Amino acid sequence: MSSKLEKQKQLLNEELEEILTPLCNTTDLFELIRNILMVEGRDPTSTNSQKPWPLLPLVVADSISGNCEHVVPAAAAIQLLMAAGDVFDDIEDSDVSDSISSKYGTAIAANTGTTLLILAEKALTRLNNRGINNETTLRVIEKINSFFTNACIGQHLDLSLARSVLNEGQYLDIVKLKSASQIECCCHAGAALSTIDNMVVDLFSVFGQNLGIMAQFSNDIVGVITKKDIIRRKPTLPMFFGFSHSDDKSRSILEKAFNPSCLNEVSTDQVKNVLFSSGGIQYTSLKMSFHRELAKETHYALEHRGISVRQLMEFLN
Ligand SMILES: CC(C)=CCC/C(C)=C/CC/C(C)=C/COP(=O)(O)OP(=O)(O)O
Repeated sequence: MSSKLEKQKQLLNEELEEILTPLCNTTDLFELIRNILMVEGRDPTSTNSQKPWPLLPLVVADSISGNCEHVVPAAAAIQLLMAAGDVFDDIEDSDVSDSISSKYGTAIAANTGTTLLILAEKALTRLNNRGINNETTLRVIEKINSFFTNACIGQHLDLSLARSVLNEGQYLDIVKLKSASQIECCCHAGAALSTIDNMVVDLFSVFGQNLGIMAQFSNDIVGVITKKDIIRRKPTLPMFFGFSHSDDKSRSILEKAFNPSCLNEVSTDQVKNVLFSSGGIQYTSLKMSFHRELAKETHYALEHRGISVRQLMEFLN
């Protein structure tokens, strides 16, 4: 991790520590929430393949204005909202054995998720301490809430349509709403708090959306390789491609794999083989590259406007 990213990480962690202060002498809720904030993709210190998404608002702000301290409360709020989304997702999907709901039950998990939401709202009011005027603060709060409303709509579609026969286009719409909107939110907030140039804000939003789609497709590939999504019967892009590009025998394997009434009729290895041999994995990887190129295009446009995007490139690898 570069020294700049280290400093940004430290700023964000200090902000979160302050936001969590009201909980520290009360109950074990403090430790619970601290641990949630440290999981993959939420922990800005993470060095594994998951990107440190909560640092994105700081990186974006720094690339625009050479400073990032003014966006730290927004980054903290988004990190808390994303963590809340994960806690609720684990309750709703009930498919993760080490989730808060599996370990402590639905009641504790629901209260933990609610606490994260309230702390996120509190974090946003701290923007005023960083010299952000009321008008900008309100505008950014409204945008952040809109992105997360989209995440809720995407989650609803995902939950209600999971067992229907979707096509690739519908799946992409859900991905944009449920997952990409959150990464887009990180980029949008970082930019909207750092410039009044709407074109720059829009370019960063487009960058964030493509980054978010890439992240979901990468997750889809990992879900097949590790067989996690096959075991959970979770329809993802490799599966949609496999369905429409397989012979009858392979398609029948996929149909059985995603049909709960055909439990154990096909093995996870059979399904994984079909998803590879149909080209589903290569296709998903190509789609990732396509969205990486779209993200890069916004970079060129931003550089053209004198904004250095060097640090952001790390998020594309
Ligand atoms: C409170 C709040 C901010 C709510 C937003 C709505 C919500 C619960 C969104 C879910 C977010 C998300 C990307 C979950 C993981 O998806 P997945 O189940 O496809 O991935 P997984 O493999 O990580 O479970």
